[in-house]
Amino acid sequence: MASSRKVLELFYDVVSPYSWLGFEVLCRYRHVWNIDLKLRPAFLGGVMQSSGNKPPGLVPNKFLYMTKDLERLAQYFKVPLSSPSNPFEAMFEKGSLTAMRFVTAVAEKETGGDAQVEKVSRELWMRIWSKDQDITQPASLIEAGLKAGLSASEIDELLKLAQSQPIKDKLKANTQKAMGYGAFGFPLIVCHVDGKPEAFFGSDRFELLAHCIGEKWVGPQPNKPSAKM
Ligand SMILES: N[C@@H](CCC(=O)N[C@@H](CS)C(=O)NCC(=O)O)C(=O)O
Repeated sequence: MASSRKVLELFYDVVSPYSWLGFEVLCRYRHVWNIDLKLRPAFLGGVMQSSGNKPPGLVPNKFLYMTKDLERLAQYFKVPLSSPSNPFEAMFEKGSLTAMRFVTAVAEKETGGDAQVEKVSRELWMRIWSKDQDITQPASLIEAGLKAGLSASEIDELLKLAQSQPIKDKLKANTQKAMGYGAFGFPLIVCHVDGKPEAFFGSDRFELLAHCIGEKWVGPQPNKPSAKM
């Protein structure tokens, strides 16, 4: 019954590989758990700045650990994650502001669900965190949009919309919303339980999250529970 569904908000940025893992898991579980998943594209750079946090990859040993961690997680989660050849350039020099404005524009245009936001986000992650491809240039966004099934004219309109003030403001508002839930990094998953928000940081809290919403965690591939480790 729609009314008994628990609302889960996923705040994410495609610059964040851990967000990709959380995103794929929740997209799989949205058909398994009694949840209403809301995708909330936001800007990790803004969260870092507002919270006074620093990207963990800036500590050399953490960076080495995360590179190894992500390799193992890619296997476990069955997500084709592979670090870009120059992660510093991809994450900190080029960043994701343009890409996240584009995703925000897709979200604003889409009515009756978020299938397009899901597909476009995935295609952008495929570019930056799987194929070592750019996500900052218009041509890159066009390619991602086409792969996600949008038409050339829709993409053209979205690219223009992405540069508009209302879309810039909307991305800021989503980022501020995450800050309101205490964000210091992504992914941030906010579960609304009995009218109260419960915020979880990371893609490694699903067992606890499931417990909090009264659902069962059966591993990262709920339709193939035998594949869990
Ligand atoms: N342990 C978390 C790590 C998530 C994580 O490191 N997220 C990065 C972005 S990719 C972040 O925002 N980190 C902030 C922090 O660690 O303080 C997981 O497994 O998902």
